[in-house]
Amino acid sequence: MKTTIVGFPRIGENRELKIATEKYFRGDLTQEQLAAEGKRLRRMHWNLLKEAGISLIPSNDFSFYDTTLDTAVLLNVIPNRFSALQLSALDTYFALARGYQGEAGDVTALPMKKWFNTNYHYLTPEFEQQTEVKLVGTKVFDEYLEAKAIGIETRPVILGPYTLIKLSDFKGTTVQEHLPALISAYQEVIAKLSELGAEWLQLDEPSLVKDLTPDERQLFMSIYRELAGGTRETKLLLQTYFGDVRDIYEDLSTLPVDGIGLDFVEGKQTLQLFETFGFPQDKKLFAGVVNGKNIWRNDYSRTLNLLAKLPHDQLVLSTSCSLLHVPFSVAQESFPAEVARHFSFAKEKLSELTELAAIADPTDDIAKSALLADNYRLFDTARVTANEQLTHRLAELTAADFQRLPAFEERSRLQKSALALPLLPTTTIGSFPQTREVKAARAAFKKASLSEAEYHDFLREKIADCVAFQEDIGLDVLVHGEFERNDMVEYFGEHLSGFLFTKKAWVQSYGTRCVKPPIIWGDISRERPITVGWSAFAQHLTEKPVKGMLTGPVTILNWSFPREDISLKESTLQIALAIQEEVLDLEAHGIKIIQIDEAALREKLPLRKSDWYSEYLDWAIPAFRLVHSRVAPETQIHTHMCYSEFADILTAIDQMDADVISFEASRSNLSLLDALSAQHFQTAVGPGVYDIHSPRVPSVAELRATIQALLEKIAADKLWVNPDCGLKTRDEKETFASLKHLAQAAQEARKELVYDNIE
Ligand SMILES: Nc1nc2c(c(=O)[nH]1)N[C@@H](CNc1ccc(C(=O)N[C@@H](CCC(=O)N[C@@H](CCC(=O)N[C@@H](CCC(=O)O)C(=O)O)C(=O)O)C(=O)O)cc1)CN2
Ligand code: MET
Ligand SMILES: [Zn+2]
Repeated sequence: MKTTIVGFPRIGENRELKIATEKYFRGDLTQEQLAAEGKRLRRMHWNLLKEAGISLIPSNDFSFYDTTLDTAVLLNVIPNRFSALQLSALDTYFALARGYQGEAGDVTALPMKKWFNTNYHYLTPEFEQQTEVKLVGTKVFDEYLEAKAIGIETRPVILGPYTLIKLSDFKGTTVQEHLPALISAYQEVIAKLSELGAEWLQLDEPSLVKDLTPDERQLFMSIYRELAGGTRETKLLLQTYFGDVRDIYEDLSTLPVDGIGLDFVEGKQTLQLFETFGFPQDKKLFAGVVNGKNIWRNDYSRTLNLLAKLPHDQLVLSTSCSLLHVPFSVAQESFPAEVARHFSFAKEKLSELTELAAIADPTDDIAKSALLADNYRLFDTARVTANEQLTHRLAELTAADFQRLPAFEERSRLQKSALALPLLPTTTIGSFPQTREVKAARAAFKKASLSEAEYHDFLREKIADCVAFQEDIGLDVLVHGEFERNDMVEYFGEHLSGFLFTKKAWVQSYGTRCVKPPIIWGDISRERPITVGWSAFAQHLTEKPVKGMLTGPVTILNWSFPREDISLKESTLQIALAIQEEVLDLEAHGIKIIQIDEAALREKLPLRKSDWYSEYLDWAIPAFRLVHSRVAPETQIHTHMCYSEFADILTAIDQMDADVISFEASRSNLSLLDALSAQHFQTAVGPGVYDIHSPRVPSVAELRATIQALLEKIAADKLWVNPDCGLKTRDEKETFASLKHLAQAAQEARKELVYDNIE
């Protein structure tokens, strides 16, 4: 039986690609050096797959930033304002990804959005009227040939046309206008690959797992009938993932493609669809049976049961999605053997595939029994014992534990007089730049070359500087800067019991940015205060309110590797109780404003609307409410969300019952704001006035204009002024400049509002 994977992580075993790319950004590496590093990594990864015995190896899953952007650039979907910069191809690419500010001009980056239900982010391609879609790039061909040159036949991967369309913005133009050229461009890719001798091309179409309207189905089918029809040497694999394709399954079997990739892990109905409608005999079934998202070992007996139902001769064993979403290898960690044996990262998943293929092969009995026995042992007894006391506490919760009193309006009045903030209060989202100095100090502390006392002194100094700077430029609600945190989720994981954390288990989140998600191993509890000392220290330095800064339970869950032996709901409520203790502790220590970040609230929102409430929001929103239900009316609760794709769940967001919410609005258009006013959204809002994911510094005039635009949509007494996310990824220089501009712009806007009122 053949084996393959949907894609492999590209960042490198030790984040080599991140390191090289960031060096290039700083001017410490040439284009040639960066290209060479990319080539070295690709080669290493292909060889790794080959040595692991994977029979069909993908290529072009490598990227210097994002594969959606790669496909857009391949097909010349590059807005004019970027081509007009006249930069090199590579720098145009990075300008699209990160914005550009320099001698050649000043352009903001393409909007960045969450990649389906993951913590990966893609760049939103933009079609304009004058976009001339055509095959202009060579990356997909170059990488195919590069692998071939070292004796490895690969299956190039690109994003398919339907998902490309679905994820793109069409500015002043329509899909229809570009469709014929788009289809020809894809055909040209296929023709070129046929010419080069490629056996397969993988077209990723994850958008097929969402709810499809009849029009969308028709669009998809018409594209693929045209694209895949006709003669070609290269076979087409239509690859889906992140769910099942229930709205289009039957139609897919009629398509002239050669293989279909289905997700049997997250696709709740995949098996049922297969059993009800069968599978076309003329196609290969790329069965996603090894979880590409979680890090637990595959349960072979379950997988084998599944495989027994599938057509043996047509099967290619695969992962449920790209391995981009899991870390490189368990071998880099130092867990005790009895813990490590439960985990499977990208590299180990390759062995799972080849082992499963061996076991499923009816001719190989010896291999079968040994491998199976080993695997069974992982699942035959409970991995951890439950915390009885916690189970009891959760069982005792009543409706009152999920309801903050008094209601919003009354709290809002009390808070106004208690906090006495000006109109358009200014604040930041929490973190300040994690400079090399900060990271180096923490690395030294972890290596024990810096003592705890020295590290803490260093952090207190950073906090003091940070508070002084904010006072200096006149911000209204201050933060301590989060210097003590490696990451907003990993940090809490490290300080709560029940979590395991890793040393090198990096996963790409966007571009060069990576995270090390903690692993939820057992029941969660808080043994001692986590953030209280840092927040209280910052507060004693200033008369202005300092926001306490916590990560909410849903986000902690979503950005960790969750357990599979209890429900997500159960784990989240455990975390919620722990964070509630921290909230009350902050309040007891004089913190008047507490921000509970739910940056990832939307992450595990089911991709199909019909499941939104029943499977997710019905427990996720209460989990957040549980965290803050017991604070005093005067304590102001803030929350924050990234990537403001929440116009469609506004009611649920309002039901979180926070007092203020900040969110990203600058990279995406302002349509969310229309929805806010239309919905009588009660929570006060701080739509980000500039994009922190880009190094560019917004001018005062630009910020004034943005605030003005916000005031058209939002009542002045409900509007906060802040950046769109934390500042940890930025350098100090650009951050200080941007924040100065922000404070000044808000002060000017405020004055104008007061004058307007007097007139
Ligand atoms: N979990 C999570 N998901 C998220 C976000 C987030 O903040 N957290 N934000 C949104 C956007 N995604 C993001 C993801 C990562 C980062 C980010 O800043 N990542 C950092 C790493 C942060 C970190 O874990 N830092 C550690 C380790 C730092 C490090 O690399 N240390 C060096 C040593 C450094 C030295 O000696 O100088 C090493 O370990 O080799 C620390 O500070 O302790 C990076 O990739 O550079 C930002 C946003 C959505 N998803
Ligand atoms: C990814 S959301 C970030 C929120 C966090 N408080 C920060 O400022 O970094
Ligand atoms: Zn954010």
